Amino acid sequence: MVKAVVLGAAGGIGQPLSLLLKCNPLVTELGLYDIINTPGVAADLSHIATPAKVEGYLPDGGGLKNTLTGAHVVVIPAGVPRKPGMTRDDLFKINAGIVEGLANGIAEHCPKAFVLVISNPVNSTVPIVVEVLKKNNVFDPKRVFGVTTLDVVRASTFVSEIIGDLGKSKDIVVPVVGGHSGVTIVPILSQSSHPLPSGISDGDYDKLVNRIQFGGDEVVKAKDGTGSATLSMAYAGAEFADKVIKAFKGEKGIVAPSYVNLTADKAGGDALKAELGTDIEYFSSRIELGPEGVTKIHPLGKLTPKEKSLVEAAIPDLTKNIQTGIAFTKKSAL
Ligand SMILES: NC(=O)C1=CN([C@@H]2O[C@H](COP(=O)(O)OP(=O)(O)OC[C@H]3O[C@@H](n4cnc5c(N)ncnc54)[C@H](O)[C@@H]3O)[C@@H](O)[C@H]2O)C=CC1
Ligand SMILES: O=C([O-])CC(=O)C(=O)O
Repeated sequence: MVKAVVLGAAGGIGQPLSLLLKCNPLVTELGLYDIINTPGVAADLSHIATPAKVEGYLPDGGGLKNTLTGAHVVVIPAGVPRKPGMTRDDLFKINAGIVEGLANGIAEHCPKAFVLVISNPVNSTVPIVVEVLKKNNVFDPKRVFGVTTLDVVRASTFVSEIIGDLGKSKDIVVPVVGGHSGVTIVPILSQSSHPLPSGISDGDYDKLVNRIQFGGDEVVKAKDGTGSATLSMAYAGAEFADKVIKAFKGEKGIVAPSYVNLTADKAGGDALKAELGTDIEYFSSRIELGPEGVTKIHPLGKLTPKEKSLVEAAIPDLTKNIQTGIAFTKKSAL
């Protein structure tokens, strides 16, 4: 039995993500929560002939409690998306409070659930969730994940375009580490399962890195004020949730990048910090998943000089973003 929950389920990401989770044969119960429209979304999805029993709740009448009770996996795409000209950090003002409120609900109603944070800015919203769980004495670092899978999905797609074979995109695995915004997104292309063409010029390599780092902007610009990536994000979120669920059900050898608190695996986290040369608290690296969540944080491994400088460039922004998230929860405690 697996109960999956989507918080923000009526939104641009929430609806297709809920559809994909409804289609996941491992999900037996699907709880949908939003401040609007969830009864309709749930009624619609409930007609699909797959195992999951779907329920939709609004805030009234203990809706958050009803949604979260018994949850094994909670995915959070609640919050506002970007418009052209905004950075992800510009979303913090609104989304920090939304995520904090939902994390309080998780602490109260399903403290053992795996929490998958999509709401931006992920670099700061994950520390908010963690601080709230800590305050409630229910924090388990193995169970909180920032979803950076869209960066990995984009890297696979863009590399397949350069290789000239879109058919390979699903098999191409590129570790993308760091965080989830701009220069904090660091693709380790030298470790791609499918190497780049050997003659790729420095200029084309830099363009590829930049496209992976700023792929979100491409969609924000094309959507022209109506939002940011929703469909590709739903695909990526469902893919990562599926990995967490499969590991929970006992499947072995599942490894994927995710932005986690580095105490999730003390030895692995310390080794990663030594590689990074900083005492940073969160970083996305490849993590191994098991029935209890994170079982191992992998090291970055061998990097090219260019990749080393990308990692170095990520650290100041990431450190600032983490502090912003932590400071918010301290302020709201006053
Ligand atoms: N991690 C990632 O890679 C990505 C993250 N995002 C982020 O995901 C978030 C959602 O994006 P969209 O779905 O496009 O936005 P949207 O505006 O279409 O949907 C957000 C939903 O959240 C709901 N919501 C607002 N406050 C809530 C609350 N307190 N409780 C429950 N639900 C609440 C809204 O009613 C709305 O239905 C944004 O912050 C966006 O930046 C978007 C793409 C990729
Ligand atoms: O760009 C945005 O604001 C949404 C996002 O995180 C992405 O598409 O990677």
